[in-house]
Amino acid sequence: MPIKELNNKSLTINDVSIRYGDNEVVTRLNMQLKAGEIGCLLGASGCGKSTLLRAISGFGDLAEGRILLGERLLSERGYTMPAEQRKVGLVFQDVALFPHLSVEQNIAFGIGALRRAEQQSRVAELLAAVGLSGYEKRYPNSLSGGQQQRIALARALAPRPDLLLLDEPFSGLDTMLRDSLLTEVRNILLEQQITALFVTHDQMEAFTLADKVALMHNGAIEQLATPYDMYHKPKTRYVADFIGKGYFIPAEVLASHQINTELGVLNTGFTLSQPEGASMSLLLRPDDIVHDDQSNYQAVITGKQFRGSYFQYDVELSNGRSLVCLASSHHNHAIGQRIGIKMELEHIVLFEN
Ligand SMILES: Nc1ncnc2c1ncn2[C@@H]1O[C@H](COP(=O)(O)OP(=O)(O)OP(=O)(O)O)[C@@H](O)[C@H]1O
Repeated sequence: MPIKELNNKSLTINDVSIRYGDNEVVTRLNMQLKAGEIGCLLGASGCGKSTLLRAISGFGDLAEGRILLGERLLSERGYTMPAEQRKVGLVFQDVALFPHLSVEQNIAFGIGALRRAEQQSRVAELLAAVGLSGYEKRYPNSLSGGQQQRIALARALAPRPDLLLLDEPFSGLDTMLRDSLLTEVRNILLEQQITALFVTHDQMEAFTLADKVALMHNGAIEQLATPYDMYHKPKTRYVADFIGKGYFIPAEVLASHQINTELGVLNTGFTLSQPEGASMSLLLRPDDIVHDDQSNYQAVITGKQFRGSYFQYDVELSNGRSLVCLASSHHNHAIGQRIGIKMELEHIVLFEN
């Protein structure tokens, strides 16, 4: 059977709470992944990501709620389907390929019930999918870290799981390798059309891999969104602070669609529910402030970083506020120089004070 016929199922996490003794570390958490979707649990250390992933894989009981894979009930209070019956594949941070088994034997490990010829053809298909055809007879210690991870992925995919879970799978790899592997793994998962859920505390990893990111905070999901929306449309201050670089400046409501800031008046493009005169905070990302010689707003350069195609300038307004501003690398200014700056916002994100 071709690999394309792998099963994939939706994952439903419904009002799930998980406790260690009296300590509740996941609280009434809801999340859904559609069949074939790649999700990511992102969050600070200790927020409950691994605990939730373990519960989905069958290593941990629920205090409340339910976990379903398609229509199949995996867990609810008082019932935890054994891990080996779940049809859930696992890839962990510490690869843990069997060192005494060849690549072929490692990948075939979970499909021992199939006939030999079927096993061989599955191994060959999966090796092709992860770009390592011809590596059948190699042993793990003769492979690079990235190659080992790809074999671990092939091994997890071999039994055609309904869901693949990956716990910080790339954190042991160096940055260059990780970046190229991330895109590769995403493409493999999309090609296999498998539903997958990652755990990471690395935002770039989450953004590169996932269709949907769940930012966890204190055992609950603070926001579940596409990477783009998570960055540009954070729903809470916590999300705005956690994701990407950003800072807040004061904003005063002038009218239902208008705010006043230290860098001029902005039309919001949406209706504000706050009354005229209300004080709010406006989220600015580094790319929201740009260099413009014609601008009435002047700032002094206090620091600069060359980034190849652009400069990132640290600037200070006359009221002492520090901002970050981007300029094309043709605009090479010295520290201490005054430059014109202006806001160029695609998305206006405001929070009440
Ligand atoms: N076996 C356990 N017994 C008791 N408490 C635990 C156990 N495992 C985790 N915890 C606690 O549960 C909370 C959530 O831990 P968890 O490992 O799920 O967080 P995480 O978000 O995966 O963190 P990290 O990114 O550091 O791995 C933490 O406060 C942790 O101390």
